[in-house]
Amino acid sequence: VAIHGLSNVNLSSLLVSKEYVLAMVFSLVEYFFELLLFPGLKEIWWVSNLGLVMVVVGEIVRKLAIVTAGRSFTHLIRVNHEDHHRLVTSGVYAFVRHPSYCGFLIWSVGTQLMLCNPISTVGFAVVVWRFFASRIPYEEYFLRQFFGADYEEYARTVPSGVPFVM
Ligand SMILES: C[S@@+](CC[C@H](N)C(=O)[O-])C[C@H]1O[C@@H](n2cnc3c(N)ncnc32)[C@H](O)[C@@H]1O
Repeated sequence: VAIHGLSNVNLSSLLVSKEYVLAMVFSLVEYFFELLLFPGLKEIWWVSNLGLVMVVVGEIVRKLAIVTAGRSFTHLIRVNHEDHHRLVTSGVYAFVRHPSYCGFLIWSVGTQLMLCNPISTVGFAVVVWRFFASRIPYEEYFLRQFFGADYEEYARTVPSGVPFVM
């Protein structure tokens, strides 16, 4: 996003919150705790490899979304329409309406599978899903205001990309 230059990228774009740091710390504590008490759990290679595949796939999907949307992609949800903001429906956006969220969900659960962290795998899936399940209706409220019938039609024919979120 910083490369295409004209977007507003600042520290808040990183979206690093207290909750985010807490999740990372919890994940590390779980990893070392289980490594000490149940070392065999950390050697289930196929779970770890599945996690690695998810990390790579999730990262690719998210980056494709960012590159495809170009200047229409902002880290903070736009609440005012700007002239250069175009509705993007091509590339990965032709398959799902929220490819960067879909990619992030896959990536985040993948990181915990890679570490063979059972508690954090479920925890990350639930927390990240809940975050996007509440963010998507808010984001789409503004997209409907900006693009009207075009967005209605797009939303009617293309799934959100986040499970159980219409
Ligand atoms: C963090 S980006 C996420 C984009 C999208 N939700 C995704 O997961 O790929 C949020 C910004 O993208 C814009 N946006 C989301 N979907 C869009 C689309 N199909 N076309 C243009 N802008 C979009 C929103 O207005 C918002 O400011």
